[in-house]
This record gives sequence, structure tokens and C-alpha cells, in this order.
Amino acid sequence: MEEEEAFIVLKRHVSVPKHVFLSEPCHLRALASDLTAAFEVERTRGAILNNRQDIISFKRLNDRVVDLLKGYSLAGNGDWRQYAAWNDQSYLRHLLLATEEFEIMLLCWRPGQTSRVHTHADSHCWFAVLAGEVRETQYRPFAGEEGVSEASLNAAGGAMDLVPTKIINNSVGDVGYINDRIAMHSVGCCPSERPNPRQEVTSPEENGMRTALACTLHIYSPPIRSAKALEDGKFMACIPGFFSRHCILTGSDPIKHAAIATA
Ligand SMILES: N[C@@H](CS(=O)O)C(=O)O
Ligand SMILES: [Fe+2]
Repeated sequence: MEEEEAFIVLKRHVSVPKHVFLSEPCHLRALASDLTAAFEVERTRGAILNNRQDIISFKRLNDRVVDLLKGYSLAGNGDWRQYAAWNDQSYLRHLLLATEEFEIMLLCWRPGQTSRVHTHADSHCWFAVLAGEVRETQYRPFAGEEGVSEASLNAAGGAMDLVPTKIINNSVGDVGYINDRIAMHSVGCCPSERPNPRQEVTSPEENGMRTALACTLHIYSPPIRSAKALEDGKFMACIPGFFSRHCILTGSDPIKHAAIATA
């Protein structure tokens, strides 16, 4: 396939460098720095960074994060490609940056690959489409005003009827947001036959992969160490893992970032 010629498809057991230090100009690194600053602003103002964040603080943070993600995605720099790898078994998660406040990761999807319906702990979850077409299906099981709580999942014995409440088709430049108080979701690469005009205009070099592979950039704050995912009709605890880990910010102490990234 054309996409496979343009991108290296890593199979299992391929070693990936742990730290990749990018040379200038590096827009992904600038994005990481700007995001770090945005989270730092809220933290130093005393905000608790999670899905119960003060509404004014969250609005300020959300506006900034959405702006940054949209800007990066529409710029079409493509510098994320060096971290991208797909495989046949499942979508792949590549950690790009880990701090105490948030994590940035690149997710690579083959056509038809989807995540299981899952929760996001107490975290904020933003995702931007960098390539391809991605469909998000949201589910909001009955759980009162508090949305999808750990307690409601446990009360249901981990099992409940899921009713899709929203389907959102996203393409390059679109930014989604979800947290457990809003809904659970499943995301998948769902290429349509129809060309995407916006992508053609803003990111011509992506045209070759328009109808097939997808890539999304995810920001989780705080980093998710444990969540729940639907398996055989029941919600099971799951610990998100990474196919690869990279370090896109050198900072003053690269080892420190490495230690955080492998926590
Ligand atoms: N939250 C999922 C990706 S997506 O389906 O939103 C993950 O981190 O693997
Ligand atoms: Fe998700």
C-alpha cells in the first residue's frame, strides 16, 4: 500500500530508541513547551488539575490546549511522523512526553481499529487528529449527574447496558475532549470514501494516507495510570501501556524526563 511505503510499519519486538532529541525547527517540541507552560500557569495559580477542576481555570486551560492542538494539527508539519508506527494487532500508543501534570502521546490506527469502550479515570482527555479520519462514539450509562463514576461502574458489577449518545466524525484539525463526568467513549479509524477537502488544502502531503491510516495526538491530565475498559460485556480495570516511549523535551536534565517517562 502507498501508506506503507511512506511510513515504516513496526512489528513486534522492534526496539525503539528511548530518547530522541529533535533538532530545530521542531514544532512538536514547541507544542510540548507551550502545553507545559499552560499547565504550569494553572498549577501555580493553585488549581487542581483533573476533571473536577475549577470551572474558570478549566476554561482558560481548555481554550489554550484546544488552540495549541488545532494549530499544530492544521500546520501540517508532519514532524510527529518520526514517532509513528502502526501494527496489525491493535492501535499503538507512543508516549512522547510525561510530566507530573500531563502526558502527550501519539496514537496510530489502522483502518477498522478501535479502542474498547473505556473510562479516563479522573483525567482530562484532549485528542487532535493529525492524519486520517477518526470516529468517536460516546456512551453515557445511567449514573446520575456525576456521569461515569467509579462507584456506578462498581455498583453495576462492572456490567451495564451501553447506549451510544453521540457519534463524532473527526478529521485533521479537529480536537475532541472527554472526561468521565461527560461520558465514556470508544475511538476508531473509520476512513470514508469521500475526500476530505480541508485536509487537502491544509496538509497536502497527507493526501496519500487520507483514506487509510490515522494518527491522533492525546493529552491526558493528570497522566492515567489505571482506567476501566469493556471486555466481554464487563468493565475491567486496565493499565494503559505504551508501544514506545520517547522524550521530546530535552530540558536541563534528560535523565529526569526519562525517569518520569518510565514511572
Ligand atoms: N484513551 C485511549 C485512546 S482513545 O480511544 O481515546 C487511550 O489512551 O488508549
Ligand atoms: Fe479515550
